[in-house]
Amino acid sequence: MTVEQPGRDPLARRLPAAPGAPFPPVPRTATVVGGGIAGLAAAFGLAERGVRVRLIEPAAELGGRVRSWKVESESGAVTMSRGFHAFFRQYYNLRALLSRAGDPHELLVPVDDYPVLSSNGDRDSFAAIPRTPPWNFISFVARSRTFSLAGLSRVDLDAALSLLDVDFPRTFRDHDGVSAAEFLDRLRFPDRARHLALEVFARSFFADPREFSAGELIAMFHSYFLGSAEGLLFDVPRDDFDRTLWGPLGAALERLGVERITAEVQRVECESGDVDAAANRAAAGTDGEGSPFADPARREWRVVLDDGSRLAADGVVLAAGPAATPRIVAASPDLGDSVWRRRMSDVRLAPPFAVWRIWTDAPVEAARPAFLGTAGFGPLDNVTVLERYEEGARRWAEAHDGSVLELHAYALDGTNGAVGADGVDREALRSALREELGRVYPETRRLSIVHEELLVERDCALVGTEPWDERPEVTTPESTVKLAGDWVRSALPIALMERAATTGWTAANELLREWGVAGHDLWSVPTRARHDWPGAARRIKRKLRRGTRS
Ligand SMILES: Cc1cc2nc3c(=O)[nH]c(=O)nc-3n(C[C@H](O)[C@H](O)[C@H](O)COP(=O)(O)OP(=O)(O)OC[C@H]3O[C@@H](n4cnc5c(N)ncnc54)[C@H](O)[C@@H]3O)c2cc1C
Repeated sequence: MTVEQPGRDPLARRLPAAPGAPFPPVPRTATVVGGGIAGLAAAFGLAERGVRVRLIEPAAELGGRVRSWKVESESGAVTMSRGFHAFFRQYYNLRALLSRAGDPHELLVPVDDYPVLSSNGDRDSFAAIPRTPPWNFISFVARSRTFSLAGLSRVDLDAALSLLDVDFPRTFRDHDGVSAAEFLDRLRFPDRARHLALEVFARSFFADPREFSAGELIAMFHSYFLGSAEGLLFDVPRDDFDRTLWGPLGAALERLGVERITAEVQRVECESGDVDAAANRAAAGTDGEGSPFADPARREWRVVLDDGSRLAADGVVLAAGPAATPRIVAASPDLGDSVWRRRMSDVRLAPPFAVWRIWTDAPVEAARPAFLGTAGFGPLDNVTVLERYEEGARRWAEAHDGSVLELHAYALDGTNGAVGADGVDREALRSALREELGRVYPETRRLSIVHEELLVERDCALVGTEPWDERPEVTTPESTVKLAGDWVRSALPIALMERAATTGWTAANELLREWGVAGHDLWSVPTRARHDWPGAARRIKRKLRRGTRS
């Protein structure tokens, strides 16, 4: 990674790589388990430093929860994906990964606005808001109908201060045991503002605010609003995820000599010496005696695949997501100690979510934005009009004079009528989403669906209120086994795709450090408040007290 500033924020923080040799002094091999963002970052981080890498992923496409794939429709092949994703400009380490596929400015296109609509008619917009704090927040509050002066005067200053006066990771620890909902109650934000601006944030983490960590909510508020000058707008891939991002990244990995194996990892075993060299050479496609996979004297890990084959490696990165990684650890008694194994078994999943993509026989109105966040519309959390930015969808929409729409519903937990005792009722969910879409975009009531793809999954982590220090982190009790993923703790105010990328690079860096090899620089939004908020709050409080006395 470069040492040049990665975005426009001069206060973005560089986290310099540990120094070391440019390449391993003795050949090293690593197995990366999982081909999502975290696994890809780890694979690049290791392979670019001369480590022999195997990447194991069961799906045909890379990208994990940001994967896309072809499906057959009545009108030919179309693309389905795991759902719309916003690539924010402060996702520095994710963008460093994407740069391995090409210039991120060419791979991604900006989305000009990201309106949020509430069922009571409130509508907020992030276009035309300055990007530099605190003007971004002041301008948002001044423009937003959800923040009235009367409402603002009721805000609890002490709680508001903890939203502003941050210092990560201390701020995460300070909010151990507090949920986002409790924090919002303390804050006494005007109801409408609370609903629109902050609950929408919590739901984007697939969680009910009552279950979701206050520290994470504060980190996001800092990272998008008050802590970063990159702004609140985001970019999206120019075409489907596979064609734009993961296909080219897969090709770049291949050029680096990374071996991709389509398989599911069952468990990891630890053994010294006695390597099944023949199996490893066969899997690696190398027969030569010089293969780094064939050194029988080295203490090694063996990664066991679903077909029973066992692949040896000096280091392992477990990046199989929050559902599969704890399962792999549970099946691998050689790994870790009892405290760590208990923490791994405590990893929780958020409730199921749905992505419903529909192809319609007529277009939505031309003024409909690419992406609309919604609040108070039953299970519906957002609506995307894909032909606004995705090449393939644009071609389909033009050819069929229709639209390609995507509807998301998060935290399907029984409160929205779409979940029965035995899980998500897909028919009820479809009809609720269709109904709500009609309320949001009335013209869709007249449209017919010519093709649809509904995906209901439960594979996102729930970052709950448990102590921050007890969440699994990149390092494990095993010096050469690392974790990576969006569910893995980071001291930085980051989440989701950026946490996946950052922990992936970090896992690579940690293995490289073990082997005396230089790591990769990382970047973060500032980890502390940009302004003297405590001083400002003290001054405001003094004024308010004087005002009450007079
Ligand atoms: C609907 C939706 C919308 C989202 N929107 C956004 C957004 O707008 N912005 C944002 O930043 N984030 C968003 N996210 C979150 C984002 O998708 C994740 O943070 C990110 O993709 C996590 O990457 P990961 O590599 O940690 O995990 P994953 O992507 O889950 O990768 C894990 C990989 O491991 C593989 N695997 C599983 N089991 C095994 C096994 N036994 N052996 C080998 N491999 C295995 C899986 O197939 C998968 O490819 C969204 C998520 C969803 C579901």
